[in-house]
Amino acid sequence: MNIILLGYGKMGQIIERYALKRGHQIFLVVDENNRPGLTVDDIKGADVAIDFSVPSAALDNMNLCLEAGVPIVVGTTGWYDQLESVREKCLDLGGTILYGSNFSIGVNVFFHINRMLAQALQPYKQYDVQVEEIHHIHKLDAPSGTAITIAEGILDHSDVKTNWVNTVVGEQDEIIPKPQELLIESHRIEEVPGTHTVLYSSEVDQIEFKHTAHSRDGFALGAVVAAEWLNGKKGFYQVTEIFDFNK
Ligand SMILES: NC(=O)C1=CN([C@@H]2O[C@H](COP(=O)(O)OP(=O)(O)OC[C@H]3O[C@@H](n4cnc5c(N)ncnc54)[C@H](OP(=O)(O)O)[C@@H]3O)[C@@H](O)[C@H]2O)C=CC1
Ligand SMILES: O=C(O)C1=N[C@H](C(=O)O)C[C@H](O)C1
Repeated sequence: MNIILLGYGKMGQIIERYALKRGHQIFLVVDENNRPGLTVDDIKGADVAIDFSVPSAALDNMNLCLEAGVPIVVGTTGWYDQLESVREKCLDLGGTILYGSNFSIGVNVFFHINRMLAQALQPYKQYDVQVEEIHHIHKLDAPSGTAITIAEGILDHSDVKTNWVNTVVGEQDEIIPKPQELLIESHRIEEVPGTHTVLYSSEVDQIEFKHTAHSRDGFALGAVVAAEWLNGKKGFYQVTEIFDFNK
């Protein structure tokens, strides 16, 4: 496939490596410098775009791809408050978007088991639940998109928690969540690629469920595999739809 890389930072560069390794070509690389003035004509003819840019750019990038009729895989996080309007626009225009807060196989298995765990513990109100995420200090958004997906999986199976709240440790006053609020605690530490933990605590014990990324390679390979999966499809998809264990 001919691939456009929207964003050529930490992720874009690793995605390029995996794309070439899997026999694809890079059609165009776009970063902050050459994004202004980029037109539909510049991107027409590519088979797919892969966006790992910045939250403030993701919406414009998706709109440009929809206009050009280029399918787009969106790994960028921090724009999910606009999800419904993006979905509507994509379906109205007959375009193709696949998005995901995390493209690694490990985290997608984690998402699946997180939902099972929440369902299993739903009757046992003695357990309070909390989500923790640790990322590098360059990350622009908090909480992480992955932590939001985890929180949504828990909220879907809780009679107690109604919404999530976020605190970035060290950056603001500590939040004491209300009983109905699911706390997502964010930590920003040096060069950590991404660690997510779900904690269920009762007076007598604690259950910890944790995923640690050792590098960004799993995210990058997953993004290329998602682009391959999207080839020839129309519609609005989530990365979770790629995995058989979710069917
Ligand atoms: N879904 C997943 O599995 C994962 C998602 N992510 C998400 O991906 C995103 C990128 O992460 P990461 O690579 O670490 O970030 P980086 O900051 O390393 O890279 C961001 C890139 O985006 C470029 N950029 C800035 N503005 C624009 C624009 N308007 N159009 C296109 N590109 C632009 C930057 O250009 P310049 O360098 O010129 O400023 C840079 O090349 C984040 O939102 C992160 O949360 C990260 C890992 C996994
Ligand atoms: O910004 C990052 O680095 C990451 N972002 C994604 C997120 O917000 O969940 C995925 C991964 O954890 C790395």
